[in-house]
Amino acid sequence: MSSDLSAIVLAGGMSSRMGQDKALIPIQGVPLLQLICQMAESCADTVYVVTPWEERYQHLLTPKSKFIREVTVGESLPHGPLVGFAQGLAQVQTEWVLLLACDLPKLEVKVLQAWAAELKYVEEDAIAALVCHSKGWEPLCGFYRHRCLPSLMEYINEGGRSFQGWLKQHHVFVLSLPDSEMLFNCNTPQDLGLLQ
Ligand SMILES: Nc1nc2c(ncn2[C@@H]2O[C@H](COP(=O)(O)OP(=O)(O)OP(=O)(O)O)[C@@H](O)[C@H]2O)c(=O)[nH]1
Ligand SMILES: [Mg+2]
Repeated sequence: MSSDLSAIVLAGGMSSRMGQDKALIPIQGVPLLQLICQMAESCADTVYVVTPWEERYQHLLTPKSKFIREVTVGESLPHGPLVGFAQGLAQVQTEWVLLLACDLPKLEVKVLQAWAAELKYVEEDAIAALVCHSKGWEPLCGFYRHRCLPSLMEYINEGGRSFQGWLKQHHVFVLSLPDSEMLFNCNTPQDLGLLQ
C-alpha cells in the first residue's frame, strides 16, 4: 500500500439509463458503491466518494472512505464526471489518485494493485496512467497525478467537459488490461441482467 496514492470514487451520476441509482444496486448482496470503495481501499489509504448526495450513501461508507461533497448549481443537477473529479482532486494531497466510477462491478483488486505498483515507473511528464481502447482512453478506471489539477481547471474554465478532449493535450502512460471484462460498465437494466 502506498501513502502516495489515494482514491476518488465518483457517485454523482443521474443513472438515467438504469432508471434507478446504480450506486445502490446490490451485487451479490453488496451495494455497488460499497463494493467499489472496498476495492479502492485495497490500493489506497484514503478513499474519497465525490457526490452531492452524502445522506443517500452514508450507510455505505467503508472504514477508510469519506465524502467530498460536490457543489452543484441551479436545480442541483450534476456537472458531469470531469467536474466531479476536479472537485475531488482539489481536496486530495497525495501525488497519485486512483479514479473509479461506481458502476464497474467486475473490477479486480489484483489488477488495480499491479497497476499501482507500476506508478513508480511512469514518466515524469505523464499526467495520468490509463487503459487505452479503440475509442480512446478509459478515464474512469485509472490513475492521475495530482499536479494535473491546474491544467484540468483551465480546461473546465474554458468550457471543456470531456475527459478525452482534456487528455488529448497531455502525455498519458498506457496501462495494460489483462482482461477487458474487468471494465464491464453497468449502465442499463440489460447490463445488470448480464451480471445475474
Ligand atoms: N460526482 C459525480 N459523479 C458523476 C457525475 N456524472 C457522472 N458521475 C459518475 O461517473 C460515473 C460514470 O457515469 P455514467 O455511467 O457515464 O453516467 P451516469 O450519470 O451515472 O448515468 P446516465 O444518466 O445513465 O448517463 C459514475 O460513477 C457516475 O456516478 C457528476 O456530475 N458528479
Ligand atoms: Mg457508466
